[in-house]
Amino acid sequence: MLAAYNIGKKYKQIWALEPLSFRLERGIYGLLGPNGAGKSTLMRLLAGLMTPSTGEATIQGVSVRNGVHARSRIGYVPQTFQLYPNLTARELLRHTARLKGGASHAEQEKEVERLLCSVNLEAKADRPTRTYSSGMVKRLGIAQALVGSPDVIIVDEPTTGLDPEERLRLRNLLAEVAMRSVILLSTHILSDVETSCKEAIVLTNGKLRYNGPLNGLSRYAQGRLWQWEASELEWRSMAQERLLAARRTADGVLCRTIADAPPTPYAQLAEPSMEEGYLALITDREARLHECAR
Ligand SMILES: Nc1ncnc2c1ncn2[C@@H]1O[C@H](COP(=O)(O)OP(=O)(O)OP(=O)(O)O)[C@@H](O)[C@H]1O
Repeated sequence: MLAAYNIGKKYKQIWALEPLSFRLERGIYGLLGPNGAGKSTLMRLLAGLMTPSTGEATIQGVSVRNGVHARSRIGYVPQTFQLYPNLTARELLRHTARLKGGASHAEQEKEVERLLCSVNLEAKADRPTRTYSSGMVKRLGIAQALVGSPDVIIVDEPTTGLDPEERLRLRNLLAEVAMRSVILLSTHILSDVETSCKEAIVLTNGKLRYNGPLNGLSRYAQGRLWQWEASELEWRSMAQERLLAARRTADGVLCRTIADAPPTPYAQLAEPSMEEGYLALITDREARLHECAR
């Protein structure tokens, strides 16, 4: 449904995103990577908001750069969503529905009311958006992206600014939308990916490092994830930044780290989590580059 063919972007002579290809069918996908990995660049390319230096992206075979036709099939929520401060949420959604077109006035009105309700903004729908909290702005951005039931929805940092109840509401809403659309969520919060996505795309340094099932990530730390119980004194003398986890126990501190050899004589290999696999992948060196699951 959403396909990238050798798509890439460079500024001057430097690749912000090296050419990459993939194909995504209906469902929710996590887009992961450290700062500067190329996530925003990829999202903007897929949303048709940026001209690629090479390759192209298509939705149902139509280029995302192909004007109104392709753009009405994409909903994009950037990290910071710009609003017209004097418009209300209802007015903004009506305006978006009119721009996207393709439905009668009555259908547009019905959709606006349904979306306001879905993101829990109906009670504040007639207040100017300048009076909204950051979480409300985020929810309005998501509602706006869903207008017209696009085939592809791309959301940058979906849960930033949302309280736990609103996170849950959003998760349920996206799960429902994913029955008919491709949803790409870029986030640094791995638990969001774990709870919502079945697959992940990982970028580092502008390169595609992984594209596959979430549970496939743990293998990057397999055989290299060590766990041991340190005394509090030992723990204090360790290089803390190398520890993935440290949890206090009755006798000391339970430590976990990734290393090719045991960090202490009494460390034992442990079963890595998805998050530990992800950390192993993004901190690995060139040897593991391009090791994609598909
Ligand atoms: N306009 C630009 N000119 C030059 N380089 C750019 C430009 N925009 C982005 N880059 C570079 O492209 C690379 C990828 O940036 P991008 O914003 O896509 O990363 P990101 O993964 O979204 O990062 P973050 O998690 O911090 O938002 C970075 O090295 C960045 O410095």
